[in-house]
Amino acid sequence: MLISELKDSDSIAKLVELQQRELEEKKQMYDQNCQLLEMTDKISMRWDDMWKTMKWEKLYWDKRKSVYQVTQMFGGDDTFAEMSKQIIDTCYQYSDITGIEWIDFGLDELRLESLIASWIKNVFFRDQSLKQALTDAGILAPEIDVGATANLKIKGFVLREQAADQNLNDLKAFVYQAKGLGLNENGAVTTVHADGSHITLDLCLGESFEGGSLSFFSQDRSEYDSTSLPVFQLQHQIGHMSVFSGETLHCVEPIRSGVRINLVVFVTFP
Ligand SMILES: O=C(O)CCC(=O)C(=O)O
Ligand SMILES: [Fe+2]
Repeated sequence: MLISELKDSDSIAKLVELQQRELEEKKQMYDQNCQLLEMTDKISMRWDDMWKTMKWEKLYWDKRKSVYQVTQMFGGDDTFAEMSKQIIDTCYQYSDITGIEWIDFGLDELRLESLIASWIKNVFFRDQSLKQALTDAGILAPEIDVGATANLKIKGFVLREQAADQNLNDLKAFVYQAKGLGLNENGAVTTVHADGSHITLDLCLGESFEGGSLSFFSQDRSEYDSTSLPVFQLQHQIGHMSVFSGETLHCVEPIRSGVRINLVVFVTFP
């Protein structure tokens, strides 16, 4: 049936229902096809390697507004390439099957939530001293019980940003939207915001791009105004992860060329 043939709101409602049902069926097809179990097994065997090689670099520290960068997370071997490829392939596969343009897919709809959660628990919050260091560094608020990792909650998405000339006006796929998060007309997160998580991990997976650096601000939300300047800008590199407290104001500068794919995870303790 063509939209032009629809005469009343009943027919429109029916069409919408049909489209939704079709999308649900496609999502079920994705669930049946997805190779995530295999991937989970493969990657889980590398937790030890990853844990040993992570390097932390302090970029900015101001009470609760701290920013770290983690480099060499994956030991310089093929683990990162393999992990990022699996995540990127998963997103393209989800997009192919459902017909939804990939701008940002939620980890929940991709069925990636438990893999990423176990990665965070097994690599990131594995050691009590690291958790304490995160508290001392101001990334985690002192009242947070860092021992409670069994119940930590994660939300997140895999974000695919392109340069403005590639027509990404339509945000069809935005599933998870952090409070106060701003998206410009190109689908880029450019408005200054704080994530409201306890800690945010932002891992650059690919592909190749210019621009798209992360700008961080030292102000509290109430102190920030349009004249506030960033305390520093981080040019994200593939394979590096920025880690910051959910209190830290930040924004993403527009992508000038290419495609930037990032895994953004908001971690919240109970
Ligand atoms: O694009 C990014 O790297 C970060 C996006 C962001 O700040 C957010 O999703 O909260
Ligand atoms: Fe953010």
